[in-house]
Amino acid sequence: MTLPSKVRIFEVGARDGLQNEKQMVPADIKVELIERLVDAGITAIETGSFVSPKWVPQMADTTDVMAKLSRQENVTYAVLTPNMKGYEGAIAAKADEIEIFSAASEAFNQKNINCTIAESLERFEPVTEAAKAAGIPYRASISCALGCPFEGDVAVDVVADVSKKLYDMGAYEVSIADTIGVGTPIRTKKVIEAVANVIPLEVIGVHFHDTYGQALANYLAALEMGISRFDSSVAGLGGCPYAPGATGNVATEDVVYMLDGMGVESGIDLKKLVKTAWFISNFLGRPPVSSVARALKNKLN
Ligand SMILES: CC(C)(COP(=O)([O-])OP(=O)([O-])OC[C@H]1O[C@@H](n2cnc3c(N)ncnc32)[C@H](O)[C@@H]1OP(=O)([O-])[O-])[C@@H](O)C(=O)NCCC(=O)NCCSC(=O)C[C@@](C)(O)CC(=O)[O-]
Repeated sequence: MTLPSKVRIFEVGARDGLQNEKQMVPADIKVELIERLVDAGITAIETGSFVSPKWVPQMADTTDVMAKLSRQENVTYAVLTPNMKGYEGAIAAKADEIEIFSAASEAFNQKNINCTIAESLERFEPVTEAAKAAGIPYRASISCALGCPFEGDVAVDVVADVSKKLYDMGAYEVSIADTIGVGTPIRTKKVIEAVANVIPLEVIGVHFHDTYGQALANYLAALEMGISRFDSSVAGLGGCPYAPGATGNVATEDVVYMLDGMGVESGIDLKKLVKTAWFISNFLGRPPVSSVARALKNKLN
């Protein structure tokens, strides 16, 4: 088996990670979190989202966060945008990249962005046209690709169909999201196989929540298939406010530890990353869910 020699980690802690936190996290803490992550070697990072502040109040300060960041040249600062209004916010904040998102479940899409899958794709047409004209790269995410909190099992054909449509709209990456962390390795491989039948394997990314403790095993399954685009969240923060019961994303430090052990390059300094996991966890007043962050806590100097 030949594994990819390198993986691109797309860090989602400051967006997916914090969007579900009940206590408001001040912009300065978000900025420090992002800057520490960049210092640890993260080169692609979601800094927030331009969504309705009524739907996700925690992300209402994304403009402020973007303005306060000391940006590094080699780093992509990305934001999530659900529609043209979000796109305009992203452009005003000088985001390097945007993310459009739909789902493989009608029920979830309604709860999350208040429209059908087809309507969401229509909404993204002007967004992608404007991004193309402005030279802003965009990636796409498909929620509930391995299961839905409302509909249960999701057919792999639906995931493949939505993936193809998003890819045809010009997304440079299509990220398969296990929003509620129900996937297992064989199922993960089946979904990736179905998607890889309709779009190139190189553009497929994975975004797995760890609700059932399967995320790392599923990343390994994806890696074994040649996938080299991983989303993860420092300290295992995260969860979607519109996916009941879902817990955080797989912790970036757990992924990096696994990759280091397998000789797969991520470019990330594990010790700095673990210090960052403790920084945000201390602010939130609870330990990181990451086993690696807890194991290394007293071995950081
Ligand atoms: C999409 C909408 C806005 C539709 O919401 P809607 O109510 O249907 O929108 P609308 O167009 O009818 O507008 C209603 C109000 O929202 C405002 N509005 C409209 N758009 C925006 C915007 N972009 N930014 C700020 N405000 C906005 C608009 O101006 C108006 O304001 P009002 O006149 O009432 O004062 C809403 O459903 C929404 O914001 N949903 C976001 C939900 C969200 O952020 N979910 C979490 C992120 S997705 C996720 O976590 C999954 C992922 C990607 O990580 C992968 C995975 O794990 O599955």
